[in-house]
Amino acid sequence: MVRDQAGAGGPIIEVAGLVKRFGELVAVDGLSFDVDEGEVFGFVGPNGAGKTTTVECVAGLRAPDEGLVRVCGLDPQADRDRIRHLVGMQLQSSTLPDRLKVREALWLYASFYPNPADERALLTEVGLDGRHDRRFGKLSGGEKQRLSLALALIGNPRIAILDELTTGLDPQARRDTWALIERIRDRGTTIVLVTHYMEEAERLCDRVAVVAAGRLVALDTPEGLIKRAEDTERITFRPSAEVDESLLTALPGVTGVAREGRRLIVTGTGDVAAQVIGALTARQVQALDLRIDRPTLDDAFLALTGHPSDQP
Ligand SMILES: Nc1ncnc2c1ncn2[C@@H]1O[C@H](COP(=O)(O)OP(=O)(O)OP(=O)(O)O)[C@@H](O)[C@H]1O
Repeated sequence: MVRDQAGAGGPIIEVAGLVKRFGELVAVDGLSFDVDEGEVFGFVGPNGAGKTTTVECVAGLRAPDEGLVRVCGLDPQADRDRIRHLVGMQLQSSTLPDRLKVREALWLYASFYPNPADERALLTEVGLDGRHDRRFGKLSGGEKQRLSLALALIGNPRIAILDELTTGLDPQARRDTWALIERIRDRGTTIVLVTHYMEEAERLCDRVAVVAAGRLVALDTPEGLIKRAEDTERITFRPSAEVDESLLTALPGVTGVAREGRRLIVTGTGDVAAQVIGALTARQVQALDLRIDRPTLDDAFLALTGHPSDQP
């Protein structure tokens, strides 16, 4: 079995100046971060921020155009076979043949690895007991996701990369999956988690990288990110008449404006509530159902990226 070549206690993943282009598009624009062994490291960011491309470069599935990527001290491109044994990747969308049975998929994947996990125990762990003989095409969305997690873990990887694992799951299934991720972490597996859900990042991640337009805009603990938003206020209201968002974004202190149905959510620092109400009043617009909230990780995200995060 391959042991890491990085020093004990050193980062298990090192990324420096990573650039990945698709033609003219710069999907990843100079990202640098380290992931320590045993931590749960989150990636959050708006759609198209470059999160998936980044983790694909870490897993060796894409070749970087520039920069350095090291996983357990190895270059994922040059050492693709060894990296495959060290990194388990759960992909956003599964591409298994519909007729393949759950246990056949596990056997197939297990055959790629020198020390695969026990298939039955793994199926029990991911909550697919009793589904051994079910064909992939007959699984529910949640079951497909659990199978993709089992396939990511079948090789007993030291690093599990989970890309939007809980997207589309109902709240109970999401909570069950969180408990499962915590058990995997407790066994010492390093976890890289791409998520759109701030609640998930807050609950699971030791550190979170906030990415926007291919760049790192913040890297901190969830608490640290919330602290950055501490002097941030979130003002939610329903305008009594149509309001041009640019009127609000132009105000001093406003860091983000988002629409949620007929409501507007303005995030900002300082006396931003007074600024917003003043600007509305000057245009004879009332702020109906006005609410001013303390910061959450969602607000930190909005303040850092200018985009609202997805709500489960
Ligand atoms: N194979 C590809 N060919 C061309 N463009 C691509 C390809 N893969 C990704 N992109 C583009 O690169 C950018 C980054 O995509 P990526 O999937 O890494 O973002 P993401 O942060 O994971 O987004 P999401 O949250 O929507 O999954 C996007 O603009 C996307 O359209």
